[in-house]
Amino acid sequence: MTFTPGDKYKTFAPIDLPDRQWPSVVIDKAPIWCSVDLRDGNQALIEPMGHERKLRMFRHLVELGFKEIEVGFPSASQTDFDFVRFLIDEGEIPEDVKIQVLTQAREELIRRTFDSIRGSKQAIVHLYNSTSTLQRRVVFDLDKVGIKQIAIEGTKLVRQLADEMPETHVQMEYSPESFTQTEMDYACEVCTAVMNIWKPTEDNKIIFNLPATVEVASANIYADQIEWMHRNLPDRHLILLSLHPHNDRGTGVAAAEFGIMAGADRVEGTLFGNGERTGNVDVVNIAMNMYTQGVDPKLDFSNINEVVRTVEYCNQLPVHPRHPYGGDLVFTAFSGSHQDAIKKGFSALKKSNSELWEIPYLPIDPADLGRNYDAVIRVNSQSGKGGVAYLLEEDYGIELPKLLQVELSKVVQGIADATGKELSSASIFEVFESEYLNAAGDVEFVDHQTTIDPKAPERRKLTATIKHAGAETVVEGVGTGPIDAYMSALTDKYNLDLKVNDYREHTTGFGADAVAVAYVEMRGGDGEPVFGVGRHANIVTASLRAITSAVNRAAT
Ligand SMILES: CC(=O)SCCNC(=O)CCNC(=O)[C@H](O)C(C)(C)COP(=O)(O)OP(=O)(O)OC[C@H]1O[C@@H](n2cnc3c(N)ncnc32)[C@H](O)[C@@H]1OP(=O)(O)O
Ligand SMILES: CC(C)C(=O)C(=O)O
Repeated sequence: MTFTPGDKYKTFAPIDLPDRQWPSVVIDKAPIWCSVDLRDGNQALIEPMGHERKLRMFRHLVELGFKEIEVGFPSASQTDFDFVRFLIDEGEIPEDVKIQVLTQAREELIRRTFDSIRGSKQAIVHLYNSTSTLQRRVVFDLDKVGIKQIAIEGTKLVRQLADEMPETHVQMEYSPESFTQTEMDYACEVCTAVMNIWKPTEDNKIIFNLPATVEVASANIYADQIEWMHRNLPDRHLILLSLHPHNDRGTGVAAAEFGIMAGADRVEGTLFGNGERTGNVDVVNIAMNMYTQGVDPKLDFSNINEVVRTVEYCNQLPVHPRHPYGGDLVFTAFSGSHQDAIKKGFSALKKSNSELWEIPYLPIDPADLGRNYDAVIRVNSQSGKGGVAYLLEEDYGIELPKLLQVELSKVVQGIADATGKELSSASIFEVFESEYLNAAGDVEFVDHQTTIDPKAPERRKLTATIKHAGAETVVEGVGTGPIDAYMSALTDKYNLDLKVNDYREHTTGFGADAVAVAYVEMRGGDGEPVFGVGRHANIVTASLRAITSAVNRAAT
């Protein structure tokens, strides 16, 4: 007998919603964000955060712009309880920020939770109990009525304790935990029962948080479930519909985006998606996705490196180098065709007067995340001429002609292939220097003088001091200009079969630091191009050096 996965796992049944609206919705505003780093994220850490790490995370979340922060599960641990007390007693909570605390629907835990928030101006008390078919059977051994009763009893106590604490504005959040594995009509029935006890108002809406506690189906099914609840919950205007996706199938972000399209008002998640198993949904990812669509996410990730550092410190877990938006390598192209396109994209953007960000392979401007362009292009054996040229231009102001790019890139590629390593911009410049600027050969340019040829005033006479194999000698030539005259002098001396085919120059740097860079392309009898490059503060000297470089290179 052969085993098939279908013997062990069953397909998730689709939701019956033929007139679903969410696929056509465009997200045009940020949801209410709630960070659960200090609770769901924290409960998944190898070493949960202590006070110092919690405080650092809390302050950072406030700086980023979170207005709702689940600060812990105060009835679960003394650390969490004391932390909530510290925030309240030490006045750490800004006026416009609400702390949120989670509790199971159990009397002693709810009471302890209320003790933790005493004295706070406002707080969200988050009550949960699991409603899924599986948990009803396996964990609670209760039927639908029994499970609903847990929610009802819990809510009654929350209502009572909130009424006894009028100095604190208590907002209630209820999660039918494992919602996505619960029948929709039953989830709605339980939420309705909770609502009837809590009695939300326009000024104090109830939050119904609908978690994909474990992500067991594709993101479109989550959206259908959210749209179903959005349409079927009573008094929708008194409800804030909240998402709490996990990422077991790796589609937590898609699920959250579809969920917002399906009518959700609020999203709970963590920075870079830390959380149980494969994590909670990554809030940085969703927020920056919105940003790249021109929507203000109302969270500030303009210093993403700081966010990464804080998260890594607090969670004691690394952020992957390929993690969307935050990873070290996400703005780096190693491959040749990407580098070529990025380089062209930057030049086109510079030339256009458009504000619109349009660079191939870079869906977002790294500067918007506080990253510079240093890492955009890095060179290894996968790279091409565009990458090499980009680095020399960006870091050394060297604007290589196209054919020279091809030639140099072959040399660089050879080294990268042989070493199997990345080449830094400094080592590429070293290659360029030894290959062109200091090209090995018998001829060394020392100095020159030009005078007007008295017999033909439109022509230049050039006298150059060169070293041949170390010995100084003087050569003379006449031509239309210094380049022509120097070529003529060297051709006479060495009987060269070379012609200047192309010549370019540009300056790098400004003012007193300005330096000219000259490029010559020569062709010999075989028609093959040979390049030479020279650099000097004086443009004529740079050109003569470039010719010397090409002559030496042609001889090798
Ligand atoms: C999906 C989520 O992330 S939910 C949040 C999960 N987070 C955590 O659990 C972290 C913090 N939790 C803890 O430290 C502990 O679980 C505590 C302190 C809250 C409770 O500890 P304990 O009472 O020792 O035990 P435990 O959590 O195992 O309790 C399970 C019991 O509570 C019941 N229970 C579990 N969740 C709930 C709930 N939300 N509401 C009511 N009862 C619940 C279980 O059915 C079980 O009952 P039983 O003992 O009659 O079988
Ligand atoms: C408590 C609930 C919201 C939860 O963390 C989950 O279902 O993942």
